[in-house]
Amino acid sequence: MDNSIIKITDLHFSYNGLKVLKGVTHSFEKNTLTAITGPSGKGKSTFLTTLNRLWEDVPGAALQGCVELKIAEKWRDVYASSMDIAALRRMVGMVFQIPNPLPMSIFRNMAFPLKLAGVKEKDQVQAKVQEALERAFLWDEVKDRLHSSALELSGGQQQRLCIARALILEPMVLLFDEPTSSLDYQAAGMIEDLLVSLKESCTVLMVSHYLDQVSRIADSRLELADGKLLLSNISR
Ligand SMILES: Nc1ncnc2c1ncn2[C@@H]1O[C@H](COP(=O)(O)OP(=O)(O)OP(=O)(O)O)[C@@H](O)[C@H]1O
Repeated sequence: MDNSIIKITDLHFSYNGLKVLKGVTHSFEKNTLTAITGPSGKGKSTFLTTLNRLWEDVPGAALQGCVELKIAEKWRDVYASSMDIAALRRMVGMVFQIPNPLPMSIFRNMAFPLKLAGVKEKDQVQAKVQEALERAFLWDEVKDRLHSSALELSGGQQQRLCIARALILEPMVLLFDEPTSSLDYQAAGMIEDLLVSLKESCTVLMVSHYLDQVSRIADSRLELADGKLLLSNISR
């Protein structure tokens, strides 16, 4: 049975003629955690942004090839003109290297994406905020200070808040760009446990520079080299 959720075929990408991706073909399976590794500046972050069209405002950037997402058991072309980009980004969320909470309360950080998605009913918002914070292992630490500024949280807590904020939209796929590189060992360990737990409901792609981290938590590793993704060993 085909368990794929993302299908990429002959994907090419360039910035002002600088070729970064040169014919990537790969499928990602549902409920797995795939690590993307490789030398700096070779296109790992760029690759993630091709999956939810986050690169599209970059002047001089160009993409060729096909990216498909299985939505309600049907393959949909991510770059079709009929694709609703806001809906796409709810289905394929992204968490960045440096935590980027908005300068507002913890609660409002969480409620904001729901508001944009049209969820307004107060009890529903409260319930979803709590559920997402619990799933991100953050609820117990913030339940008594939901109306304090998110900027007062530690770096690790801010990153878990950003993950909770992505989770609240119930994404099918979550993209992580070096999610632990700005964190200390202990905070990074919590994020690693969290990423593994996310596989229950999502498909997870993570760029990482840490091969020990990859061996701890990833199901498979793809090395980005020469503009292509190559299946690589994980040493356990
Ligand atoms: N917005 C941009 N405009 C022009 N060139 C860019 C842009 N973003 C990235 N690049 C170039 O594209 C190439 C790939 O960058 P990218 O950030 O995807 O690599 P990376 O493998 O994720 O790097 P790192 O591991 O250092 O984060 C680099 O040469 C980079 O300079």
